[in-house]
Amino acid sequence: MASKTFEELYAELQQKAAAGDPATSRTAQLVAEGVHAIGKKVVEEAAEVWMAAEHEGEERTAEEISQLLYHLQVMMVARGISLDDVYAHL
Ligand SMILES: N=c1c2ncn([C@@H]3O[C@H](COP(=O)(O)OP(=O)(O)OP(=O)(O)O)[C@@H](O)[C@H]3O)c2ncn1[C@@H]1O[C@H](COP(=O)(O)O)[C@@H](O)[C@H]1O
Repeated sequence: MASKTFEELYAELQQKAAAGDPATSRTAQLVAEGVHAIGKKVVEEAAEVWMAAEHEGEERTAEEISQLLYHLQVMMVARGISLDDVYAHL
């Protein structure tokens, strides 16, 4: 069902951040732009999750949540924060 797990996405994003081409990789582009630009996307996607949850269906809400999780992972990679660093707080 899932096309990839949270862990698999993180591994892919680490690769893209280290060796991806900003011309073809959204992740490489965002990491090159830096934490400020990534932070704006995190906030934008969080707002879209909120709006979808209040006004749209489950599928749209799930899609927005996936985009928020993607941008949170990009922030983690940009700041050198591992999955274990985050899991330690769960
Ligand atoms: N899961 C995602 C993913 N989710 C969201 N996004 C990006 O986030 C955007 C959604 O944000 P918006 O709705 O704001 O779209 P937008 O208006 O075009 O965004 P802006 O350019 O205006 O900031 C999408 O257009 C994608 O660029 C993602 N980009 C990549 N991935 C996955 O990350 C992996 C690496 O991707 P690349 O780095 O692009 O190779 C692949 O497995 C991809 O499937």
